[in-house]
Amino acid sequence: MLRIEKLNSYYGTSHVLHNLSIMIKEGQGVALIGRNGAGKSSTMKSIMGLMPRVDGDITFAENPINKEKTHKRVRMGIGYVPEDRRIYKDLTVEENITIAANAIKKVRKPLELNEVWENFPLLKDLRKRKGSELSGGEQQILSIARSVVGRPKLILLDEPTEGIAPIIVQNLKEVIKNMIDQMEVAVLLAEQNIKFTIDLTDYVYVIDNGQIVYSGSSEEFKNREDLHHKFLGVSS
Ligand SMILES: Nc1ncnc2c1ncn2[C@@H]1O[C@H](COP(=O)(O)OP(=O)(O)OP(=O)(O)O)[C@@H](O)[C@H]1O
Repeated sequence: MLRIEKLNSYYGTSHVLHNLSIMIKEGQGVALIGRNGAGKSSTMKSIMGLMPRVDGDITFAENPINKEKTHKRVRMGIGYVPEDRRIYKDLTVEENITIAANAIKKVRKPLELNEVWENFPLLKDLRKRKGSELSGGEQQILSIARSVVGRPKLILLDEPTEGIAPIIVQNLKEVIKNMIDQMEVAVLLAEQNIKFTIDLTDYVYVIDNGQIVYSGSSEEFKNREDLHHKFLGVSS
């Protein structure tokens, strides 16, 4: 579904991604693991067309997209949930969802509100609440729901657990699991939280200094404590 080959990305003269190659199959959960500054966000921005300069090939559903504008990539079916959770804080949960649904209407039929509530039961209870009145975790789930409403084929999630209370991390995990297993959306999950990530994905790429330094099945990576320590400085 998504194939990245020999990607090199730059901020001005700063060369931050080096010869990156990544593949995501339809409906697959894939992890991009690395410490702060390793290049996870830059990879996602490259896929979305949000980096100042990107060389290399990015193919989505057999179409080369590297020259396409960001909104075109969204229309083609790539959803993006950045680290800073862009929701409208003055609007309610329901209004946030409706705006996202209206934005995609011309291209394809968005999810109905009742389908959103079915897949995100926590949001149903909060639907009249303003964005500003939600916890960080609830905002994260709303942000994910906003991107799912346009029925993407692939969603990029940038560190969804960052700054989220442990009590809601389990809820977030169920939301992502449901997306992959029931809604059949492929997910690229950038994370530093290894446990959270390998339970949700079946393939792992480890990024360090803008390069892929390891790739393999999540099952195999789970037991590679040497790699957890080397590339994230944690023992899991
Ligand atoms: N706007 C920018 N201008 C210049 N360099 C940047 C910019 N944003 C990030 N970088 C650099 O690009 C490299 C990769 O950063 P990136 O944000 O992709 O890492 P990350 O793995 O997502 O980490 P984090 O979770 O801290 O964002 C780092 O060396 C970082 O300092």
